[in-house]
Amino acid sequence: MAGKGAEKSSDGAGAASPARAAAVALLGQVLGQGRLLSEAMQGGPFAKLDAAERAAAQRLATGVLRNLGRCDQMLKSRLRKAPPLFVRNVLRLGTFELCTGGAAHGVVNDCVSLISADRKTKTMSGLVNAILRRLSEEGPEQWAKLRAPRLPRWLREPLAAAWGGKAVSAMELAHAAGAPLDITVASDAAGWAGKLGAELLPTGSLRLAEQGQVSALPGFDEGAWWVQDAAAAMPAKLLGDVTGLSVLDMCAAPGGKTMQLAAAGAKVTALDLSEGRMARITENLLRTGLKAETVVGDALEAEGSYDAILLDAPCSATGTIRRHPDLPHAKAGEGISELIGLQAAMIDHALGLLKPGGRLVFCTCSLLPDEGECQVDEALARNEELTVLPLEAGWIEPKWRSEEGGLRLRPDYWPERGGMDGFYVAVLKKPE
Ligand SMILES: C[S@@+](CC[C@H](N)C(=O)[O-])C[C@H]1O[C@@H](n2cnc3c(N)ncnc32)[C@H](O)[C@@H]1O
Repeated sequence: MAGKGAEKSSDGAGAASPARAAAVALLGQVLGQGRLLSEAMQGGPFAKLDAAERAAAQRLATGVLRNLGRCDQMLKSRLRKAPPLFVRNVLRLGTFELCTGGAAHGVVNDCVSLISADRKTKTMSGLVNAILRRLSEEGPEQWAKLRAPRLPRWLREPLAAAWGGKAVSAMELAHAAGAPLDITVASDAAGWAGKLGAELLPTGSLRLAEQGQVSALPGFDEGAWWVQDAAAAMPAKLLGDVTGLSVLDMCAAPGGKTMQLAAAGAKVTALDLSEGRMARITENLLRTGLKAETVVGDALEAEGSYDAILLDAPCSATGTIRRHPDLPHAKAGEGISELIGLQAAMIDHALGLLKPGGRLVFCTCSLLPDEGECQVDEALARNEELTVLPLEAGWIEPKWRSEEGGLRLRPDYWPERGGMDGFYVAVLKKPE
């Protein structure tokens, strides 16, 4: 389903469903202008849709991006030369839908309408119609035999150098499978697992079998839980007992870790540079009834003295591709070296704000060692008396442990359970 059905336009040709038209516009922005889906969804035809159409457009655009390699492979042998980006995106959308159970009539008509509505592409409507009609018959069987889409070279190469080609292929399988819905509960994880029919993971997160409308699930309105990937929930747990401690959550928005720390009894200061994202923390705290002081500001200018600090530093976010398949296609690694410099500066500033003997959790949702293991190695080299605290949580699996004492979490771990986000975590101890 792609939102409302097709309507007739004034010239008598069918008008494509608003959701499909918006999905193609989103693809154009990600693949043509290098914008992230989250940015593209702020404006354009997408912003004018109603909630159901927006959900449909987002599902379609995300589906195409998650399967971009498969769509292009299906189309390669059917096109003599590459058509303009708009036509390619309409074909990709049609291919994705036809090969994953979309109703042929509606999909083909809508795609042809999109091409016919544009003066510059009108002449290609016959070609698009012919390709998609053929695909509606032979596509699904061929699609099922295709390998998981490969990551673009800018990311595949450094990941293969770090973790090996076999591991990267396994990550690509995990990216193609998408992510389950994980939640963190403020308390009584076992009770909520029963009420929600969820799996209680060894780390204490809950994993839901069905992905529906999150806000309609029991416990959402009363703020008993919040959405948080199981890997993203590990750093705050690794800070250990924080009851009564002053804890600075240094890059806090939208607040998943702030809420964990507050629920664990810490006196939390949640700091973030972005006023817009900070509003989400305030909203989340209101819903869950948890308490934290919120401060909008630059982490590098933060002042004060804390028992513990959680630094979830801005990073390439390459560990979240399962949920954000636009990321490797919108960007080609731009800005990562600046982020690496910022992460190191943030670690050093955080150490200055820690009381003697205090603990710093450093984490990033990145798969790149430069934003994880190397940061810790370099911080240890810059600060002679700094140590990495041994991690003792019973749920840590041996293969997650990295040489310098941190945890390397990857999307291909827990394949039988549905994977996890890529993350890096280490707990550093400032000398007494
Ligand atoms: C990985 S996200 C944090 C996710 C958050 N810890 C959570 O669990 O919900 C990184 C955050 O760093 C913030 N940020 C980026 N540069 C910053 C800076 N110089 N000072 C403070 N926050 C910054 C961004 O606005 C973003 O919200």
